[in-house]
Amino acid sequence: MTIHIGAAPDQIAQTVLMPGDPYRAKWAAETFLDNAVLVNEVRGMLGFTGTWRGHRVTIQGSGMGMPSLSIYANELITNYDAQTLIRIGSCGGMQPHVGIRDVIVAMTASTITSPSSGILREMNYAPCADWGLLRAAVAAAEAKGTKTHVGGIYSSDVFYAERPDLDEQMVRHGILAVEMEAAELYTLAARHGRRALAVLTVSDHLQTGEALPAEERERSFGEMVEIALEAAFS
Ligand SMILES: Nc1nc2c(nc(Br)n2[C@@H]2O[C@H](CO)[C@@H](O)[C@H]2O)c(=O)[nH]1
Repeated sequence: MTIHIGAAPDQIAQTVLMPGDPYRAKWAAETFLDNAVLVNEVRGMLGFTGTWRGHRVTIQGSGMGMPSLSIYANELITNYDAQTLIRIGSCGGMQPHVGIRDVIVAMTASTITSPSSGILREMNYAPCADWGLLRAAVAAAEAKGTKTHVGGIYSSDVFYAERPDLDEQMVRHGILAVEMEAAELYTLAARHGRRALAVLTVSDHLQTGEALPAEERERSFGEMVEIALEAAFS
């Protein structure tokens, strides 16, 4: 076990899905995994391990924000040897052609700062997804007929942002959506030679003010979990 994950060394699979919300980890494990076992509940950040089509999978909450994700991703990589880490989550749409319920497969994730800024310092590092995972996720989404966008997202440090000027530049430069975790996941995976991807459902829209009704979030989230699982084992 580690400081933040109570699982025994053999209880975490090499493939880990990371929703921000621990209760989504519970729902996804109960819905998609066979023989799902609770392997972590330290600080309530639930983690489950089971099998999907015979493949071992762990679904571990990351919490909100890159500092929280950084703790779990570092320990999953360093202490449990996770090889494939896929963020499954929701995001805020930022382009007129991106609608709520759409799925976004994040090719890159821009930030102002991240937990890795202290290492990268003046370097404007470009966090990017694993190509094989990205390609497989897009193929899986297209096979399902899910409306999908592939491109850059923005990983923010704040939910209640007050930078309309920045939003304007992000929209101008084609940023598809905003969330708060992917950039650090991609950076850590690159640092440790692992595979990472973020597959996101657009649950709210910064321009239109639309938001996915609570009862619809679960179904949309399900498609995303299936896409992530198919990509992980393609
Ligand atoms: N910063 C930000 N985060 C968002 C937004 N919509 C969603 Br869903 N999120 C994600 O949802 C959580 C905040 O509610 C964070 O973990 C983000 O990844 C948004 O409009 N802005």
